[in-house]
Amino acid sequence: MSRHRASRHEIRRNARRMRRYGIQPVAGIEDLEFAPLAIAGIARLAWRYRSELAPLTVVASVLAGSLAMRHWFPEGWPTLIIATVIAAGALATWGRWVNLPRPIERGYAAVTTAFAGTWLTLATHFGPFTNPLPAVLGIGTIMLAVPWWAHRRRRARVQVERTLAAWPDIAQAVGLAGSRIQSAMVDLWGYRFRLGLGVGQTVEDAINAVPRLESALGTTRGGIRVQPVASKKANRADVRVIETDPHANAITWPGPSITSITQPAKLGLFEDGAPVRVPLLRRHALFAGMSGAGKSGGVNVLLGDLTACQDVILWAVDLKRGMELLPWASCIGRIATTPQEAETLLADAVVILDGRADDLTKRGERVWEPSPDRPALIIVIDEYAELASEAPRAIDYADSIARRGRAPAVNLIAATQRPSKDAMGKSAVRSQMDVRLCFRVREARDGDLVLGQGMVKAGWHPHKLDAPGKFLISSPEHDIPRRARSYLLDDEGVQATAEQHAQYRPPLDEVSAQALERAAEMPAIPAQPTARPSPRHARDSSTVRTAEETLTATLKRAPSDGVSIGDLMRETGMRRTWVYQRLQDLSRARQVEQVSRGRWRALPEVHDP
Ligand SMILES: Nc1ncnc2c1ncn2[C@@H]1O[C@H](COP(=O)(O)OP(=O)(O)OP(=O)(O)O)[C@@H](O)[C@H]1O
Repeated sequence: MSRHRASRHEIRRNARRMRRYGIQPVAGIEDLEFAPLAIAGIARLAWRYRSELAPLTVVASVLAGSLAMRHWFPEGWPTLIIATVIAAGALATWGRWVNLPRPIERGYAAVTTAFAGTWLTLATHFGPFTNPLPAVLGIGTIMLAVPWWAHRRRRARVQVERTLAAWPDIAQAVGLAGSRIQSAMVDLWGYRFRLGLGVGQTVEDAINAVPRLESALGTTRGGIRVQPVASKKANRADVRVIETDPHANAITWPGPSITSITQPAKLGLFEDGAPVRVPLLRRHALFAGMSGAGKSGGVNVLLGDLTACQDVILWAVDLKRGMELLPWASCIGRIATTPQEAETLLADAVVILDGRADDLTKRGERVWEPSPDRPALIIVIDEYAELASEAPRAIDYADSIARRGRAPAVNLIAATQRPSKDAMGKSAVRSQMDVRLCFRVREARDGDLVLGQGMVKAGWHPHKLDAPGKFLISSPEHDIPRRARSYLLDDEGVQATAEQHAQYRPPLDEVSAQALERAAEMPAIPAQPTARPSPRHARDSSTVRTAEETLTATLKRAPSDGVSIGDLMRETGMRRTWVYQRLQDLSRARQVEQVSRGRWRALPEVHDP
């Protein structure tokens, strides 16, 4: 075609066409002819929609391949079919290595490869236009293209690529000019990206831009969340685009997420699809919520993770006659289902706690580092309120564990419907809970009972949670109210997981076992019902006052190397835990001091309590 200078009319027409194809006019454009421009426009569109066009690209490649094979290597079909089988098998088996994490995606890749490879083989042997091969290719392409076009993760990936490409314009339009996308990731619920903010922009600016961003990115209202980044850098923000509500349906438990208590357990998903991870090492946890809110479900998920840890021993108290926790029996070292058993179990846990504390002092260490040889001891108490009403003495031990159990890694996981003072027995247990999961509660004020005074006012509204398994979590790393939903681990899942994890359970460590043995050998102090009342029942009685006075007097009389815990127990007629608690209280009040391991005396300024 001979070149000629474009007329004014042609230039205007070309400019109109260019606009239709979304091409920006550039300097000197008048000198270009329309044909190359149209080709450039089509190429640009083809590139932009390359993901959607991928099935057609594959068909064209297979067709071209079959023509080439038929022409040059018509006898090559056995090699083709062998390669097809190997490729399809490899994708089905090891597809996760090429970013196909879900079985359904691996299955799709394998079926598509098998179809294309088989068609190529037949076309090489018989010729691509031999009937019925063209029809088979056409029908197969449509059937395999539909899932491709519908696939959510593919669409999200394309969306991310387009967002990345168009970000400078989007940023300008939403008032975040100068910001850059630093990294992006597609997941099951949508995609997220990290935004490097422009000079002088703040995370609050990004949060205020959310409605404009939702419009610019074409999401639903409420489909975008902006959060500060974990490293607290002021010029970064994490943007989450939610395409599928993770909370719309129950979320099946994906299997254990940890192998050691030193790793954070994964309990469910936040509304934005981010996992709820919470470290439990040397922490006590409370699961609270009204009946049917999903506490036991939450505890099951936690047990699914904890039973996968070889550095955790689990004990359990379930006064609902073991209804909730017995399915885990094969993974639980000891389980108490009556008030009496609960009392003994918790008393033994205190003995272990003391034994470990002594061992740490001996070793000059501050905390118990869990390992399969020295596992953490975690005591799960379902329906803590029942314990308070049926085994009040057990509450004293639980109280002691709550206060002193962190360093020696003896911890409590308590579940209760309403952690009022009455239901929780002594308030120390409630106040000592480091991690609190609040499922739905009946009234707003119950939210304060579970999460702490003033939390409802601060925006924590567990009474508004609208489905079982939804919860708010408060812990050192989760200090803003974000709705989460726990995974669902059904009865069959519990049974299968318990069977699978039973083989990994560690034995009780030597230090703890010896502490229990020593305690069993200790001569029982003769029963003195009036002198050894349950501290709970007779806290204000004259008996306890007498015991407290005796304790203080004995400590005052103590020689310079102090008196032993055994002496104090004998003198006061009270239990080890009571004596320990009083000593802790007096020590905090700077009235007594520990002279050496297990020996105490009064400080000079001591006065009667
Ligand atoms: N994460 C979840 N996702 C979906 N459904 C759930 C979830 N957790 C619990 N459920 C549903 O809610 C029902 C009640 O849950 P669960 O027994 O855990 O409640 P609860 O708070 O322990 O009640 P209760 O105090 O009466 O024992 C379950 O049978 C289950 O069907």
